[in-house]
Amino acid sequence: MFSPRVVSLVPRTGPRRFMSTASKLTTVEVNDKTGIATLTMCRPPVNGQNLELLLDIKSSIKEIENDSSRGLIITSASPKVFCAGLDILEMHKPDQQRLRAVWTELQNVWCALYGISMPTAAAINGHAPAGGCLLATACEYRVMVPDCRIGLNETQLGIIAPKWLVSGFLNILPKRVAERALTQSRLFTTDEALQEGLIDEIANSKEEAVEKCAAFIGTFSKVNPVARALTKLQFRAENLRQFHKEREQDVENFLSLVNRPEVQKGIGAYLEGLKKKKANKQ
Ligand SMILES: CCCCCCCC/C=C\C/C=C/C(=O)SCCNC(=O)CCNC(=O)[C@H](O)C(C)(C)COP(=O)(O)OP(=O)(O)OC[C@H]1O[C@@H](n2cnc3c(N)ncnc32)[C@H](O)[C@@H]1OP(=O)(O)O
Repeated sequence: MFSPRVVSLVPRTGPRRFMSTASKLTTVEVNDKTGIATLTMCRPPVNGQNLELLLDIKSSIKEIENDSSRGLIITSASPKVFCAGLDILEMHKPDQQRLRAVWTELQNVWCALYGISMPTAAAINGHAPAGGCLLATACEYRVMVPDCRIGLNETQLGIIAPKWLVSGFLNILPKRVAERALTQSRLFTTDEALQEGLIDEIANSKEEAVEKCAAFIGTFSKVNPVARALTKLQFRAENLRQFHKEREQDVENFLSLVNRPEVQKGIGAYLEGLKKKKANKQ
């Protein structure tokens, strides 16, 4: 189902680049000067998180971890969308085995990104609803381009974001703001996100966003890396412990929720809405 990864290292002068996977749904580029790895999601048009993309993101995170990079920046190759969240087609009239694998891999990606010890930052170069927001909030720092939206809009689809999925969001926002945003399926504009603290900075382009993320990671250059890592993990350990305790039950909850006839109806209607939007654009 998933082909073995081909890692090709390009010369160590200038930025080093290695294509992470044979399927090329993500690329990883390590800047030789700074030692910072940039993981780019490349599944057009909107980086919908299907099974293959999730597997690829997970492998790339592991690769970066094993390469002992100085930090990780996650971004997207799409010009307007950082990540549109779970590929809704995976949830509509789903193949049960695949649906189980999709949710398990979303858990794995979150766990790998949230629990990685190196500094992490998201260069949010476009919209980041749901699973896109999950990736961004798993990181320690967020820089976003103007006129985009970010948030957890699951209730709009009739699904409930479980605790682990909300924990990154709750690390950043006051509980009251998070509760209201989730119950209202609120997608924050870039300006609102900055005002509420959901993002840390605004950048005028993807390049500037990546630079600002790199500058954030650079702030740790004089900090003892082991002390930094242990401190970060100390802050995140309780959420991770709770997640591991509940992860199997969480898969069952997800499957039973998505398979409910009324949820399937809601997801079908949502998909229709997305298609209509496209037709109206044309
Ligand atoms: C008690 C515990 C129980 C556990 C239960 C857990 C439940 C699960 C909870 C949470 C998990 C996470 C869930 C999700 O991530 S659900 C996905 C949510 N995502 C969205 O709602 C985003 C929808 N998309 C958009 O809003 C827009 O597309 C956009 C803002 C991202 C980009 O807009 P624009 O640039 O204008 O592009 P288009 O809308 O024209 O889209 C282009 C193209 O892409 C298709 N598409 C968009 N998003 C998705 C998607 N998420 N999945 C699949 N396909 C998507 C869209 O339909 C267009 O397709 P085309 O018509 O064929 O070109």
